[in-house]
Amino acid sequence: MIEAKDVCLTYLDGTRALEGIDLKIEPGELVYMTGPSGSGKTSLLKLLMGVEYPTAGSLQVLGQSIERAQTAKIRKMRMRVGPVFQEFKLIKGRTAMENVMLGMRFLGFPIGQIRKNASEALERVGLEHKSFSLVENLSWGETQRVAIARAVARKPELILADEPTGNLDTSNALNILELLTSLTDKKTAIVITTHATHLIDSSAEGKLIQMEAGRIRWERLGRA
Ligand SMILES: Nc1ncnc2c1ncn2[C@@H]1O[C@H](COP(=O)(O)OP(=O)(O)OP(=O)(O)O)[C@@H](O)[C@H]1O
Repeated sequence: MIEAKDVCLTYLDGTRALEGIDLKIEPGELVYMTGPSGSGKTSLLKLLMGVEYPTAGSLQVLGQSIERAQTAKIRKMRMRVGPVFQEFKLIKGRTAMENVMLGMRFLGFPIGQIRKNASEALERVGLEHKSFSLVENLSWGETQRVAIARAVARKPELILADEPTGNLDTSNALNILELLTSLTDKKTAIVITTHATHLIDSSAEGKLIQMEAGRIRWERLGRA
């Protein structure tokens, strides 16, 4: 599902964000990525989303090689990925339903499927009663659930979530992690970045990846 071999990412200004990343993620795997601020977690997610390209090494995501020459194919691959962004990136002045639908519309899903999947997703995160509320009128936790509904509505094979538990207290953060893992089928892989390592111990099976200065420092399975 994901295979990175000796992947590096150097930004245009010369910042070496990632170096020597070797990583394999199988269908259905739950992977938590943690590490200090600036250690490269978001940069790695951006590569997996195909919005940045490795500057060295090779990266395959859902059978697609992530490289600049493959931009058109990478756009298609993104239809199979559900991203949950830091700050959620919801569009103000639009309802929860419109926000969930827009993500799929942008990717070119058929219109009939968009409305059906969007209402299902809002129901699954417990927000059907807020479907027609403007997103700026929702609470923080509700906003977070809209962002998750937007990611799962397309029934992705891979979910990439950047700090979905940021700013939440422990019990709400755990709810979000459980929601994310419960909404997907067994074949969907989930990669979640978080600073909250204490949550991982109390929530997860899955794999934990520790990043440091652009490298994977260690990985371990389960609660070991
Ligand atoms: N577009 C960019 N151009 C140049 N440098 C960047 C860019 N995006 C990130 N960086 C740099 O790359 C390094 C890794 O950043 P990244 O955002 O991946 O870290 P992070 O582990 O996700 O941090 P945080 O936990 O604070 O979100 C940092 O030094 C950062 O300043």
